[in-house]
Amino acid sequence: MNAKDEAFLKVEDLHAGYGDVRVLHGVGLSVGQGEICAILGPNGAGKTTLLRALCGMVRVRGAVRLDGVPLSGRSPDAVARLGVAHVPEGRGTFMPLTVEENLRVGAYTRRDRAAVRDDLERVYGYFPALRKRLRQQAGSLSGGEQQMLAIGRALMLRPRLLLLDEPSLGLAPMVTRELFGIVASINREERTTVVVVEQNAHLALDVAGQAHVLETGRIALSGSAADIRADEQVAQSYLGYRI
Ligand SMILES: Nc1ncnc2c1ncn2[C@@H]1O[C@H](COP(=O)(O)OP(=O)(O)OP(=O)(O)O)[C@@H](O)[C@H]1O
Repeated sequence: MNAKDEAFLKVEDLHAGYGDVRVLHGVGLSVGQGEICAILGPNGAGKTTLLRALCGMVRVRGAVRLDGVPLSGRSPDAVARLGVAHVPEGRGTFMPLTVEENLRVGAYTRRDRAAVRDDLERVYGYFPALRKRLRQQAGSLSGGEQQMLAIGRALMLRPRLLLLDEPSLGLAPMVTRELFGIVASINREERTTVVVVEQNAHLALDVAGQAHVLETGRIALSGSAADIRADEQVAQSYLGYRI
């Protein structure tokens, strides 16, 4: 808890959508500093919209606070400058740029050049595959390497909150498992708070401390990852197979 005795990320009565399409209907959740929080739910439930709402990409009604500081109503750039890095579904890497150029784009808010160089090393430490390809165009990377690059680029912001949207999308099971292992080490070593939206509920619950199930824009169930895993409805709907 911070000085205001409030969770690190606090979301209250959050409503969001696209024009007349209302997607989130009064979402509330709290995430402690250094925690990994998984968001599960069926297609179209609003998981991606929730992450977009947290990082200022869609207009919201309600409150989002990070360490007591309001995020709601700020631009994506202002939210990024407060330490929120978003890795969107589909990764959003710049295909014609090299790996290292993509990583440097992630540090666009920063002036401390020497520290940026140190952070490149830090990212290559987590993702040795990227170091081997630092001068290669992002468009020529495998899907798994592109996802690593997207997460690496987010790390270049030195985020306090990392938002990951479907990191496993389109990846082979082995690559996905490796990726989640790296996310867990980033969280452990840097105490970065993580909110991860993930279809692969087994993997997400393996690394998360707490989880929420989002259904038709509302939180249907919240609890520790162990409680959510033990829930019969969750088991039937989301835990069909393990990779
Ligand atoms: N740009 C947009 N304009 C209008 N409606 C949108 C837009 N993006 C998403 N939606 C709608 O908002 C609803 C929630 O979509 P969202 O992508 O947030 O769900 P999701 O839970 O992430 O689903 P998925 O698992 O399929 O990615 C869906 O009905 C979707 O059609």
